[in-house]
Amino acid sequence: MHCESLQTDCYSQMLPHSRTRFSNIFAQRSHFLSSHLLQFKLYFSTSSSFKGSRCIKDEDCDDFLPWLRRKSGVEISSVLSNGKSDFGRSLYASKPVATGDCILRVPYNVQLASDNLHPQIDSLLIEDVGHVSRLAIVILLEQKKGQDSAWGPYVTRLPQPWEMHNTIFWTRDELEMIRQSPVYFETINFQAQIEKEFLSISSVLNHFPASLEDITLQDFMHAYALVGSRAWGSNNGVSLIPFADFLNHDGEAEASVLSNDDKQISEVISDRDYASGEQVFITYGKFSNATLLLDFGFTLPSNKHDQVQMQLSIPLHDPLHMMKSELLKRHYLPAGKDANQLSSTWDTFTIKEVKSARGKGRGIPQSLRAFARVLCCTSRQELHELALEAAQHDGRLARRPFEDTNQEMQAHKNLLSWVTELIGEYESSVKSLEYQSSHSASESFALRRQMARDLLTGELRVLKSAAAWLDAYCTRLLAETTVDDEALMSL
Ligand SMILES: C[S@@+](CC[C@H](N)C(=O)[O-])C[C@H]1O[C@@H](n2cnc3c(N)ncnc32)[C@H](O)[C@@H]1O
Repeated sequence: MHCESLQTDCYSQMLPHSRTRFSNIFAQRSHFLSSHLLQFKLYFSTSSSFKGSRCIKDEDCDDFLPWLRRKSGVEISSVLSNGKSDFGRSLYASKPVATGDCILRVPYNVQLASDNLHPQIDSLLIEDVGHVSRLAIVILLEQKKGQDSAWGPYVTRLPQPWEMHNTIFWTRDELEMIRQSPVYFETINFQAQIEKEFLSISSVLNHFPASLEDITLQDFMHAYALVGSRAWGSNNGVSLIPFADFLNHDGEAEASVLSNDDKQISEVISDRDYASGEQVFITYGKFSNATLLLDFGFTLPSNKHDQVQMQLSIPLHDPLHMMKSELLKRHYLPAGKDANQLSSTWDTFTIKEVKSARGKGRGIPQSLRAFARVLCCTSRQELHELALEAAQHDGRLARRPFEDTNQEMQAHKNLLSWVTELIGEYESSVKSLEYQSSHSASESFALRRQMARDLLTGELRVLKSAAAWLDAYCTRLLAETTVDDEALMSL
């Protein structure tokens, strides 16, 4: 199958959209630019780690593609087949694929969206019940219908609860392994969010005793996680795209799926050649292991999108505590959104990996350095001057280095010591994972422990890169002061 060239008016990504209202660290992440041409951006793998990855034929799914073809009335794919791999169900190239080939095409009429919800149920749900919950109810209803479901071949192929490793399914002991990471509290908040959504829908479900009455919180949580780990955003909310949602993720991938509102189809275009038998991957977005673990239940061994959330506070014994916190709050600007949509508050900062200790330090947010500068002030006068400087420039506080090099160095040394302290905590958490007995561990526990290790070591790597940059910055400042002192002495 060949695609005509498609414009790229707008795009989105796999939709980890669920943790929103109750989340204090992550915020809503999916959004669409309005356009007649809706483009979902999915990427094909080019990374060496995934290249050549093979999967075996999934005999359980032999009837899946013919069923979807009959249901849609069109060819879905002539080059991909259902397979099984270490990552669960997968798709592989059943024939050689060339760059630019359109390898699958799924019409909207065979996609499951929240507007597939029975109008009677839909009308009873309060507005607060979001698209994810509505689509979760659609899945539950279809699963309840069993043989009578028009979506049976699809809903019965979705992963079972015990095959899913999103942290909301982890036991208390398992969660303890990641207590050091913000993912720990995020998981607890997320569980509370789902429970709250379940409470608000269960009174409605009780109106339909024949089909929905006995749905438990666990059932709902499972369906909710299914939507969260395999739906894409659309103009209509969220949609499950059967067949396309058997594609697994590779963070290095670079190709896209376009969904065309005019033609009412979603399609996937290969950006590389595939040999017959190779597993085809896409990327769900530029997600950190924190996001992958929470929303998708897996991690990547080395994830370049990892980041760390750092929360700082002004010491209560600081005589300027009130003035500093008021100043910081007043000048706080929310951070721009990224794929992980970590929301920052005035005292919360997201650090990304700093590529070069000698470079510009991209990855250490300016707002964090500003916080350190404010904390370093020792008089009201200094704080007034910072506020004045902000008013005279772009309104942002303490974004310029202090004129006094020693003060600038002190601010960054403080920052370095906080990061170093955090590194110590992460290192002991990683070490304690080694003491978790592997002999008696179930397969699932061993897998989750590996995911905990990927998460913590990724965040640790980011912190170490930040420490190296801060250290190099302080050394540079020290060299400057030494040169200045020597120049003074020679006068
Ligand atoms: C959209 S589905 C892909 C199809 C899925 N493997 C299945 O069995 O239906 C997303 C899920 O696939 C799994 N997955 C995708 N990419 C993965 C990867 N690189 N490593 C491990 N698991 C992966 C995760 O369980 C994730 O929640």
